[in-house]
Amino acid sequence: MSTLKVVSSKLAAEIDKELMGPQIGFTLQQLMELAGFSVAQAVCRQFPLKGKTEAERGKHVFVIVGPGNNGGDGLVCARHLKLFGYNPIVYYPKRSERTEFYKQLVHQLNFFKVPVLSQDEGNWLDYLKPEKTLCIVDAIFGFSYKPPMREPFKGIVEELCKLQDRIPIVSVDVPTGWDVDKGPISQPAINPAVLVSLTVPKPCSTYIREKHTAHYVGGRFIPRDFANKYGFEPFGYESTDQILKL
Ligand SMILES: NC(=O)C1=CN([C@@H]2O[C@H](COP(=O)(O)OP(=O)(O)OC[C@H]3O[C@@H](n4cnc5c(N)ncnc54)[C@H](O)[C@@H]3O)[C@@H](O)[C@H]2O)[C@@H](O)CC1
Ligand SMILES: [K+]
Repeated sequence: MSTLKVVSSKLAAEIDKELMGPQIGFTLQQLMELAGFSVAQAVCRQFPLKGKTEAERGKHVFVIVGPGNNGGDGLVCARHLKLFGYNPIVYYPKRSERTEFYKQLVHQLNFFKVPVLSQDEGNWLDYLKPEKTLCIVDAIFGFSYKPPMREPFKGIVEELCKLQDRIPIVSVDVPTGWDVDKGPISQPAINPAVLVSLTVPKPCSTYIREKHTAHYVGGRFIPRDFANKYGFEPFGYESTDQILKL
């Protein structure tokens, strides 16, 4: 286990609650925008387009979006990736009716001409071919996931596990299906090529294989005293970067 400072799923939820509580007053939309923006930046850092052939540049970034806020990060990430010159496609099998906000994020993707596939789009796996796909962004579940996984996500994750040796997976905050605190306790498990921890890494991040998984932290939105209150130091982001490679 590494010495990386981590916070439990319970504390992560408390941090979120306080940031969006009456004293501090961030809105979910604000934090999600910064979270999704940092994931897009991590994709750019890890898979730069500069110097790549036209065929490479045209590959899809396949963003799989879950029903909660982790999925919201994925919707935002896809929009920024398009602005950064990538070719994102979103797969959104179970759309959240919880807030109007998620619908607005989908409208924004339509505005940017980013395709958004639904569950009845039986051909989602057709987009996942090493020759056509740069990477997969796993924005299915984050720190509120409680096993066992229900359909349709169980089947989706099983397919991702079969593909992950050929197409790199970028997991947002928590590799989907991992226990937030105990790591990959059920099989098959996603083994991400990139993990982007948001605000502060969760305990499961200590179970990544360091040689295999590039680990970034993103979600640069808290001051030092707030971080210290929750027992960690702020991360040493450089300049205007929204991510830091750990
Ligand atoms: N402060 C932060 O770090 C921020 C975190 N955000 C993101 O928010 C995430 C947490 O969001 P949420 O609390 O909405 O939770 P998640 O997005 O982790 O998951 C909740 C959703 O998953 C479903 N679900 C849970 N267990 C399931 C199972 N076994 N099978 C099927 N469905 C299941 C729930 O019904 C719910 O719809 C973080 O991981 C992060 O990605 C950002 O959006 C905002 C800022
Ligand atoms: K995830």
